[in-house]
Amino acid sequence: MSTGTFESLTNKILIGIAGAEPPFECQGDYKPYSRANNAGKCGILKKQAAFVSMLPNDKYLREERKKFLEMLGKSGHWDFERFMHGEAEKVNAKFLAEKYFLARYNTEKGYKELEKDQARVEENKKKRIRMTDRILRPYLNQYQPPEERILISQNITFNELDPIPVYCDMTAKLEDLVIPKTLAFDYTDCNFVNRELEPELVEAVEMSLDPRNHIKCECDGKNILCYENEDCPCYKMNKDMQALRSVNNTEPPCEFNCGFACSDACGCKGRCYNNALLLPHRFLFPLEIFRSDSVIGFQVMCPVFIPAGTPILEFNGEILELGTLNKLGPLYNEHIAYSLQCSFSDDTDFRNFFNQLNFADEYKEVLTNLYRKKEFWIDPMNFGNVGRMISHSCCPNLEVLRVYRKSLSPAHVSLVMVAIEDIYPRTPFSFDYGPKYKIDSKRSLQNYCRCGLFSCQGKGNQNEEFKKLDTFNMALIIQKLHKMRRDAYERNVKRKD
Ligand SMILES: C[S@@+](CC[C@H](N)C(=O)[O-])C[C@H]1O[C@@H](n2cnc3c(N)ncnc32)[C@H](O)[C@@H]1O
Repeated sequence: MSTGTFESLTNKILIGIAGAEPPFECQGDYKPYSRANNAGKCGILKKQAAFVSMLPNDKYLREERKKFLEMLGKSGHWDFERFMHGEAEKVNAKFLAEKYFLARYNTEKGYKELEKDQARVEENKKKRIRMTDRILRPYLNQYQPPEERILISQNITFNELDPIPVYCDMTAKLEDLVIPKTLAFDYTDCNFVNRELEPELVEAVEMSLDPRNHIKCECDGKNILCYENEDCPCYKMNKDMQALRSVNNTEPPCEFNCGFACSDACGCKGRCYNNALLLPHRFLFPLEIFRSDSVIGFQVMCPVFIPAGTPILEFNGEILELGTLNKLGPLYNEHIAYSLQCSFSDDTDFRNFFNQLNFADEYKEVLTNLYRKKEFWIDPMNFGNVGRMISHSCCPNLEVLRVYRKSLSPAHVSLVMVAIEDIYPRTPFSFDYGPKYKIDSKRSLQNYCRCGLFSCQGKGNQNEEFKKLDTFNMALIIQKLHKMRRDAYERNVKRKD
């Protein structure tokens, strides 16, 4: 592995050579770990793995909640336990039902089917399916780990501000523990671009430093609040970009798709509600990585409640063009299975959008080239963060939001994972890997999916009725599941030991 340094050109966009020191204060044995190759890393993890005894599940969750609320009390007055109720819950269930419905299809066919389905709502209402608590209980989707777990790493991030433990719940004896090589990567909490591999992208980042080519506001974040100020250039840009929405209709529709956030270059320093990265960059949520199924592999969950609409974490890695990924040869499939696309070559709307802005002509030209015939991906395979462990689901609880800061090159994109429903403690995080993944991936998840949720399209879901549900009945099931989870949570929270 090569070593080198990173130059921080703009906040959280690093240009450098893979293998450099991470941009945070790392603790513990980061250096020997990062210098080891894949097999060496697995060896280090295997050596340090040990059984640990946990508190009984309910008690553990109550303790975590208490700690979390105390921590929030110190840093602000957020009301983090706003559950979805009433009309808001109905609207959310309808939105989720449409998403799950579309997850059945690989292509635009889904949209046509959705239109037909919407036309049949009245008819569908007459065909309500029977769903008792007993039928729905297997789909509550809350993982209950054993009280004895193998702790593989106390903190895979090596950053004490963002501690994330890794557990394996599959093995009875330490000698039998296998550390899959997918766990052997270097942790990064920001995206970076390799100057040698992506010179054009680096050129764009350098040009974006010219004041004509970046966007920032002068709001002070106290008397003038960005999200209340119609003239805030960042907020205006955010609204315009949200209006662009989904690209070329192959992705399911989503509330959040594209946006623009305030940053450290602004008067508000990005400490405002027009910054979807505000919470993710505070590493607010106590996350945990666990492995309980050898097929799905590692997954991510949180021991505290997260309300719908919360931006939880950023997906980090190396920004690479598809052509560069193609040059990986036999490793291509592995990398692409972990990577997320952050720019689209067929995005004419986006090209028209930035060409109308007041950027310098040369910069617009560079941007146009970067968004024509090229697509950039964030590849977390060698350098990544906890986002790379999030699994696919046909009923996901996260949505990926594409947020730009400072300027509009593909290197200015952050992929933010936002909760699209209330997420109860120890529910595995998931998002829909999307139609492309289903087609490209070696083991198409269309057949293979093990998310195990009620509308899962995988072979494991034997409930054919649930697989074919219309959106009306799906929405009813979603509401009922939400209520069951909420009731169980409230019972647990109120219980005294
Ligand atoms: C981005 S990785 C997720 C992290 C991975 N689980 C690990 O252990 O490194 C994607 C891979 O996880 C597995 N996976 C994710 N979601 C799955 C699902 N719903 N069913 C089966 N396998 C899944 C598949 O092997 C997939 O190629």
